[in-house]
Amino acid sequence: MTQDEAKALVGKRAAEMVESGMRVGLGTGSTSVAFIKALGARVQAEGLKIRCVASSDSSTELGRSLGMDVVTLEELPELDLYIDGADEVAISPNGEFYLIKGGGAALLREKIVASAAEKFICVVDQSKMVPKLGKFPLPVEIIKMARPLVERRLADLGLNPVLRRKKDDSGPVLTDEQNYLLDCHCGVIEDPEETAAEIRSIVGVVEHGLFLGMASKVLIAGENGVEEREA
Ligand SMILES: O=C[C@H](O)[C@H](O)[C@H](O)COP(=O)(O)O
Repeated sequence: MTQDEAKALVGKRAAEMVESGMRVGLGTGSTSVAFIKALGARVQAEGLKIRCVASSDSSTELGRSLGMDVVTLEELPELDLYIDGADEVAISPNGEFYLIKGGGAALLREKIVASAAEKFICVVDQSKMVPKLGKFPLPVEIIKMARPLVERRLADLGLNPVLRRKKDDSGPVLTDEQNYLLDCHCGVIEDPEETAAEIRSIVGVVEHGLFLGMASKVLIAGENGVEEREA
C-alpha cells in the first residue's frame, strides 16, 4: 500500500465515524484532505446533516467546495468531534497520545479547534508512529517582531530553531494568522511536557506543535487495514 492509499483508507474510516447531527472540526494536511473528501462524499450521497468548523483557510475552502456547511468557531463554538492528522505520534508512559503537528503550518488553529471539541480522533498512516517524538522538527508559531528574541531563547534551550521559508525560497512562510514558524530540530524529545512548558514560557511564542494528551483515539492505516487505538 502506498502512503497516499493509506491516507485515503484512514480518511474514509474516519468519515464513517461521523453521524448526522454532529458538529465536526476539520483538520488540515494531506490526511485531513482525504478525510474531508470522504466526508463530503457522504454529505452528497447520503444527505448527512452536519455543521463544520475548519482549522485552516484551505480546509474551509475544500469543505465548502464539496457542499459542506463550514462556519466559524464564533458561529459554532462547541464541537462533538475533531478529526486531524499528525506528523508524529508517540505513546506516553501513562498511555496518552503525544503528537507533533504543524508540518502544514496550521498548528495554532488546529489546537484551537481541537480544544473546542469533545473528542479528537487522530488519523495517520503507520509511518507517523514513533517510539519518541522529535525526529520531525517541532514547529513553533511566533509573533513576527519577536523572532530575534524567540530564536535566541529556543537556541539556549538547545532546540535549534530554523525559520520556515516558502518552497520557492521567496520569503518566510506566514500562517493563516500571519505569524512566522520556527521549526525546532531538537532531536529526541525526552520529556515533551517539560519542553512544551519551556517553549510556552517564552514571550513572543503564540503556540507550539506539541499536542499532549489531546487525542483520545488514533486510527493507524497500515498493510493490515486500519488499526484503532484508544488512549
Ligand atoms: O499543520 C498541519 C497539520 O498539523 C497536519 O495535520 C500535519 O502536518 C500532518 O499532515 P499530513 O497529513 O499531510 O501528513
